[in-house]
Amino acid sequence: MPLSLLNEEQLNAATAETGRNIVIASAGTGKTSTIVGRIAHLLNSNVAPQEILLLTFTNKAATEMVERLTRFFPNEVTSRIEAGTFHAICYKLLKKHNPGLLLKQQTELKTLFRSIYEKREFKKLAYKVAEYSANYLYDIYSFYQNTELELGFGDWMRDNYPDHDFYSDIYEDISNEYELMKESYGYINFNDLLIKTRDLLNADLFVNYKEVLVDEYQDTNSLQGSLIDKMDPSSLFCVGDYDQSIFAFNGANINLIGSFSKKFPGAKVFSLKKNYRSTALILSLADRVINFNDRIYPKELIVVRKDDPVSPSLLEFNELFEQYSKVSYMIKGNPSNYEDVAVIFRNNSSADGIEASLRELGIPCKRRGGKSFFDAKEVKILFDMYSFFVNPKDMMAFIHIFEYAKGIGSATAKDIFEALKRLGRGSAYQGILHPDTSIRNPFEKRKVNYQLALFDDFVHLESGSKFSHLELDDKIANSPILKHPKLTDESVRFLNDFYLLYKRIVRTKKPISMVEAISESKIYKYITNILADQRALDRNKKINEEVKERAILNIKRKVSLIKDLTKNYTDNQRFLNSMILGSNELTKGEGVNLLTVHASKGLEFKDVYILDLMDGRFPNRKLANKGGSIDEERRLFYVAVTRAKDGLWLSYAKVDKVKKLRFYPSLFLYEAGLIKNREEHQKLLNEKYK
Ligand SMILES: Nc1ncnc2c1ncn2[C@@H]1O[C@H](COP(=O)(O)OP(=O)(O)OP(=O)(O)O)[C@@H](O)[C@H]1O
Repeated sequence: MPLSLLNEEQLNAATAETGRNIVIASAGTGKTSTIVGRIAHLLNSNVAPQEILLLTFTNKAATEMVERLTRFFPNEVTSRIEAGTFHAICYKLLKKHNPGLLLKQQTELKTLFRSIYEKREFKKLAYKVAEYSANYLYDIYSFYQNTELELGFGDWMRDNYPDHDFYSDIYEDISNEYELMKESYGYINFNDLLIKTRDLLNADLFVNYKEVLVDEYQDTNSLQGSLIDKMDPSSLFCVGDYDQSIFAFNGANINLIGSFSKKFPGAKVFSLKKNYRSTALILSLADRVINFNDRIYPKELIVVRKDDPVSPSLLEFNELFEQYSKVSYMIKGNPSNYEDVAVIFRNNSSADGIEASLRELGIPCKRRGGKSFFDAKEVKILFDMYSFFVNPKDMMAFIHIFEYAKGIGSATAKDIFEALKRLGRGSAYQGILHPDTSIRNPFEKRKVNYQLALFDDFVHLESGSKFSHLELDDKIANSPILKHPKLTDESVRFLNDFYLLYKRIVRTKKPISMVEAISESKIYKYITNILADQRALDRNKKINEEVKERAILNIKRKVSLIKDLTKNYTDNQRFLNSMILGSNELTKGEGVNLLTVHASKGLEFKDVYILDLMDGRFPNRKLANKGGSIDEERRLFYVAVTRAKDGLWLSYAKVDKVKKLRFYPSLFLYEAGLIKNREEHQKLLNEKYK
């Protein structure tokens, strides 16, 4: 039984009476085992598996916990436990109500937001303060959705960004139009999943969980917190460590864990103190640093390991790239398996340098939490095409694809999509394959509202016959869509190729055949050729053929990985959704683990190297001053350090020769006692993070 593996404090928590329970667990104290034990206890107490909801930070964590239970309970039982991230669970609930929903990544819908934003001509308003960019405004809007439960966006902007008061109505109007547009196309992003589930829970959705378990409770945001409130389970079991709360930029609200007992008087608070993971010297270093933060609950850490520890070491280098190179040599000489070694950094910008150095020495490595596989343009565009062919309502995917047609930006791509819908009497699918040629002008006239920065912008029709010299399929050659003035020979050829692929794919059903058809199509090759050209440009803006060949090979490798990923799927929609919900959890390759601190959460490694511990970089001063905090940066440091079991190396460099920058050691190296200079430490504390 999983319960018999627990120590006393873990067992006490796992067998707590139902009600409101919170487990405050220090790093490495066995949160996972405790949660698994708790579920076993519930099942043993005759709680039905479908009455248990386990909310985790990654889908992988949920799968692992349920898998551990399958060693002790039959599959029919464990498969009925509801387990996954907030997003995955909400998606499942929502889908039952509205099967037509189209799930999109948060960043994906940025393009839609941008296309609405770009219709506004802020410059014509000539206001003294420059407007926020579309991307920045979208990020602010996402943050607002995660954190604000009462105010409308305009009022919230007025409160939080008074300098931009002049634009508040426009910003709100953009967000309203964006919401309407999403609604009409059935799009939902990650934030909407939670908001819509909460709204449904308010109205007609009823869930009846006997116990909701929340892992990594410290990184729950207000919106997620309100969702749990709405579920109102008879029992709640939250597990977390406030010292590991590192997602404030995403709206994580550390007060949720801090105020649990206040919110639920009579709640039981358990604490897990025995650390099984790390050596005494690693833990005391972590402890020394985190003690500079205010303590929310009293916490104590007991070291279980009694083996002879190796002292964590400070690595000092003169130059940034010398650091990457020498650390790579150290890893080469380290007897541990590469899989057991992690290199952790605060900022993505560190990843390229260390990856290049490791590869130079022939050391295999894999990246997670950095620039994700799914962010690669060739992967994105493949999935955009896939999405569009499965859901022709998917305007966003269409816009992304047509942004590759020369001379077409997101606003024109949207015009074309909407025109295609008109030509197909409401269906873009019909509009492409069988356009209604009796419609002379399929393009929309735009509204004008000067106060909201919307100015006159009509489409003046041109004759489609100017493309008669191109070899086009009849359906395209006769389509009124060709009257759009922004179309050129090249973009019309693009449209034609798109049409040809679409015509072919209509008969395709399985994920693997979809990926094959797309990746072998003329249009995909055209797009990836553009990408390879961009990657192969040298300083003189000439294409280096050798680099281009490598870039094409890289693209082909990614395509074959996508083909591999289709293996377990027969249904297109299911495949697409699982790619979206689990996209940031995918790690490719093998070897040394290269991770941002955020991506290292919950993991453990035999040996850990933390790089670029320079003041400004880690702590990231820019982010700390811009909405973050030095306490959050310190928690990030604590998370990074406590990933290590046996060996820990903390490294910094003094200059960046290329960028001509001089660096100073991180504040945390002083706090860890690795650099002893009380005055310098005080200076860093006082001057830079007031
Ligand atoms: N009762 C126990 N006896 C022996 N080993 C244990 C026990 N509980 C946990 N462990 C081991 O301790 C290590 C840490 O456990 P786990 O990963 O669950 O910690 P955690 O609390 O989730 O850590 P973190 O919050 O730092 O990610 C694991 O290697 C686990 O196998």
